Amino acid sequence: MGAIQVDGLRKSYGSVDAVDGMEFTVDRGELYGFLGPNGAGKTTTIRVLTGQIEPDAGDVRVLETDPVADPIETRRRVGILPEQESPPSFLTPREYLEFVGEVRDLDPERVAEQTAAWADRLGFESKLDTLHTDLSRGQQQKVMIAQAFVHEPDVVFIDEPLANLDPLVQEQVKRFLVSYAAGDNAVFVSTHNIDVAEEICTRVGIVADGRLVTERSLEDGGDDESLLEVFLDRVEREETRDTPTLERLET
Ligand SMILES: Nc1ncnc2c1ncn2[C@@H]1O[C@H](COP(=O)(O)OP(=O)(O)OP(=O)(O)O)[C@@H](O)[C@H]1O
Repeated sequence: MGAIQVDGLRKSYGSVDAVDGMEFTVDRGELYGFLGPNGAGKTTTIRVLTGQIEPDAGDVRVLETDPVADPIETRRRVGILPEQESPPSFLTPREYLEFVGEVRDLDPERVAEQTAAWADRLGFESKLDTLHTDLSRGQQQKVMIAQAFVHEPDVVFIDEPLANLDPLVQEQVKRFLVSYAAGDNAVFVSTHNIDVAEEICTRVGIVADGRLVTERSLEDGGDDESLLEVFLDRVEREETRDTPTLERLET
């Protein structure tokens, strides 16, 4: 059974069909890239999978839990790095990671070890006791990455993992994500960055208009067509599918 399973998922906001029949499976050991244009339904899908919102229809499983029936258990078992979210302005990185550890019922010693390891890995040791409000966007992003992994989850959902990071830290985070997935975990990355997806993902799913329009394995070097070409072709085809063009209207 896959680490993440999505079958016939639908979610509308009023008249907007944000997710409209989404289907895919992600196994342990995969670094899965979720690629799609703005408004394709990526964040909505992640929010359902992490028990933050209820879908209108469909069946979803994450580590064999049902995020709709048991959102608390799902959230306990996964790591989540939401899109454009900042750590609390009134806490320091050390206090915030301690807080996350308490919420996740972790041994304080383990949290202290993880805090030190992440501060060292991403280079924010000197900022561990500085209020987040006094950190740069990139430094805050590093803390958000650390909170997603502090409990060493088997499945991690990450929205735009490299946003605001300098090139050196981007390389470190990319290497870490690759090694984390290879350690029998599933890493699910939503991104617009096709080059990064091509570089680090084992497989990508391309989303347009609330559906998965194609999937591609990137192991064994992929095939001749670049991921960008596949992306542009499939997204364009999907976007023109329901739009009557002048030519089609005339025929
Ligand atoms: N809370 C909401 N209320 C109403 N409409 C929403 C809400 N959240 C998302 N939508 C709409 O649902 C659609 C899908 O949005 P979603 O955020 O899932 O896309 P996305 O693929 O994550 O986009 P992006 O790449 O821009 O972050 C969009 O048309 C968006 O405007």
